[in-house]
Amino acid sequence: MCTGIRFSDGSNNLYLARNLDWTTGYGERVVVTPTGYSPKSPFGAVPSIRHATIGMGIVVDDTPLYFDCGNDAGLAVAGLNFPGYASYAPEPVDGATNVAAFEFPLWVASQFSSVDEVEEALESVTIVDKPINDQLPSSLLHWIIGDATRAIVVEHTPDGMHVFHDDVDVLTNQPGFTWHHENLRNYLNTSPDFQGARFGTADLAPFGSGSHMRGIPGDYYSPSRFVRAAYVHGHYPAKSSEAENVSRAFHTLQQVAMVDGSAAMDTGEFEKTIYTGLFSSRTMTYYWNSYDDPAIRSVALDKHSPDGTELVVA
Ligand SMILES: C[C@H](CCC(=O)NCCS(=O)(=O)O)[C@H]1CC[C@H]2[C@@H]3[C@H](O)C[C@@H]4C[C@H](O)CC[C@]4(C)[C@H]3C[C@H](O)[C@]12C
Repeated sequence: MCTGIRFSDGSNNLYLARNLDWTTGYGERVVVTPTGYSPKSPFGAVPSIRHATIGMGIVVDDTPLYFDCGNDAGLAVAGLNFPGYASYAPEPVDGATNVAAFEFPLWVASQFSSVDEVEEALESVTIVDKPINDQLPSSLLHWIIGDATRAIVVEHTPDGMHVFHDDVDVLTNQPGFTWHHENLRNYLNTSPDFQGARFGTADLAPFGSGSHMRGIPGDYYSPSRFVRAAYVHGHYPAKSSEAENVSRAFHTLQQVAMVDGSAAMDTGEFEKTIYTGLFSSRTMTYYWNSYDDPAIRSVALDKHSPDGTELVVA
């Protein structure tokens, strides 16, 4: 499973981070798509690269397939599994902006500079089930898209395109965003408070901090991760420096990270957090760590020829 979060440092900078939870990786690396690169976009939705883009993904046929990425204007996107709900058009639709599912993150990051711009463009978008090749069928995903101001969630289901304002700045997996948002109403009793309670004539104090967090689910199930991420993320105090906000992202996502051996998929294989990735628009840097190497590494966009002509696998 996966979890995504968005936040800002209060100085108009975006932080968008995600856990990628799966049984194995895909050989993903940090990939830079520079403005001089010539995309091969099946229906022409990505005619050129307006905004240099950096993120985690793989390169197939000289095409960047991003799992999550951000751009030089401070806009970022992450794709999370959404099987059972996501559905794409089998063919391109006349008159629509046809975006192949595999290029959706690149379309967002390379073409737009704000959530407002993407939201407006999405009104005429159809996401098409057009895989990059026969070996890599389209993934059934939904996406969180964020800038320094706000986040939206994009879900393309059998009845078409849906865009939701994500006022909790969190996304996990199935079911849909509106279900998760409504489900938060089951946890209105939770808070960071430390007060005791009276039972009969007994005034009882908590054992320590955290007593009012009881009820926040601790498991890895998608609805539970949504609630836990929304709680931790929603109560995190605002931080101003880059170091504090990088720490914030990794600590928050650690709360919903999956540890090997605890949760199997239908194949019997265990899911774990393959990597945690973070895009910071403040420094135009992609930070990440992996299950086997928890030290945080980083790649800065401006160190990798953002105006070059070739994809860079950093
Ligand atoms: C498996 C990843 C999602 C992880 C996740 O959300 N797991 C949830 C588990 S569960 O269902 O809820 O149990 C997704 C996110 C981005 C996906 C990748 C990106 O879409 C880029 C390409 C797209 C190609 O069509 C398929 C390979 C691929 C390289 C995708 C493989 C895989 O589907 C990825 C890596």
